[in-house]
Amino acid sequence: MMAPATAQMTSVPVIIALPGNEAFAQALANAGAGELGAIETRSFPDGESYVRLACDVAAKSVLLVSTLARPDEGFLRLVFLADAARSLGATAVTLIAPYLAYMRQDRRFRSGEAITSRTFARLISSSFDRLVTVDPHLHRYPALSALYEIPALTLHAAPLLAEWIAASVADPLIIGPDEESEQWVSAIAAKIGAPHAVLRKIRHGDRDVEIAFPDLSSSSGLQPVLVDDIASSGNTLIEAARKLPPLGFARPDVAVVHGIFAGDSYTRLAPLCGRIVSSDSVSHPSNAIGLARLVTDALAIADAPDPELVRHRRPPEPLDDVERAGIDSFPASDPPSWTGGVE
Ligand SMILES: O=P(O)(O)OC[C@H]1O[C@@H](O)[C@H](O)[C@@H]1O
Repeated sequence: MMAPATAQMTSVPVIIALPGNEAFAQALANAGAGELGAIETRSFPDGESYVRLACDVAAKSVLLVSTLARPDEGFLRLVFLADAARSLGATAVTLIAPYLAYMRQDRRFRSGEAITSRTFARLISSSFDRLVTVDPHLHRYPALSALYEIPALTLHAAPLLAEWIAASVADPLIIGPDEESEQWVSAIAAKIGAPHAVLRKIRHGDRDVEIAFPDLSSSSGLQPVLVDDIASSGNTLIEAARKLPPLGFARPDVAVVHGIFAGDSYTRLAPLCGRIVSSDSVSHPSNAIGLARLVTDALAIADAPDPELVRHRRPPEPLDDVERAGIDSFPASDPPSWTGGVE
């Protein structure tokens, strides 16, 4: 059942964190997205999940907060909570998933494979009224609306990454490790007035990538900064990072949106790099770029009856250029709005 995108503006939203997402939920509450609500979760002796909403959600908008990194572990609890909130009278249940999982299997690479991006989107769409996420891996999909049947807000962290680079790195050379990253690195480079380069990646397997470099001799003396959307096995960044010193560059700094850093990837990458930073879409020691204010402000604007009015009516903490750019469709400048879904 679809709730209208703006139906929930009458009362203060209830923010509920799935286990492991408490810090992000608290940051959303601090930014003004709503009030924290409590839950109880545990496992029965047979391994099944128990969940309980320990807060009142009747006639309220519920924001369920869960990064979807390692989604298989927590998925059932997530949909159980969403279903409980709906059946207890929530006006709308919004999934705040700063990292959206299962975007990368977007076609059958070998016969018989499940296209998990589609299945996962159907499952999420059947449990939630709306979805908010940051930089979903839209490689072969033009937009989330091509996959998800519910209204979605797609936000972008690139302006925040650009801000970190501008403040932290002198004379940067922004480097994208593959063609997909061209969209972010060119926008970031343009924003901070730095040169950029895009490498070429050939993926041979889940953990097996080969990276080819263009001629970077005209950029010698600059500090390389590798920028990517996801660090998963870390091998894309590792392969790019280890080839830079032999070309005469310093060890690169790294800025990624989603620092999953599976297994020992971070410890293998760290010795090859200077600083490694990520957004807090996935909790990790490298988190240095908070996304909660971006999400909160985008929700406020997208849910407002007149986004233009709200945009000019926020005297206490006006958005600065960086936040504004991340909220707007990146790199275009339309105000954020719910896209997709069946109204
Ligand atoms: O190489 P790992 O870290 O496993 O995977 C992350 C890379 O794979 C791509 O889909 C992402 O855009 C990123 O470049």
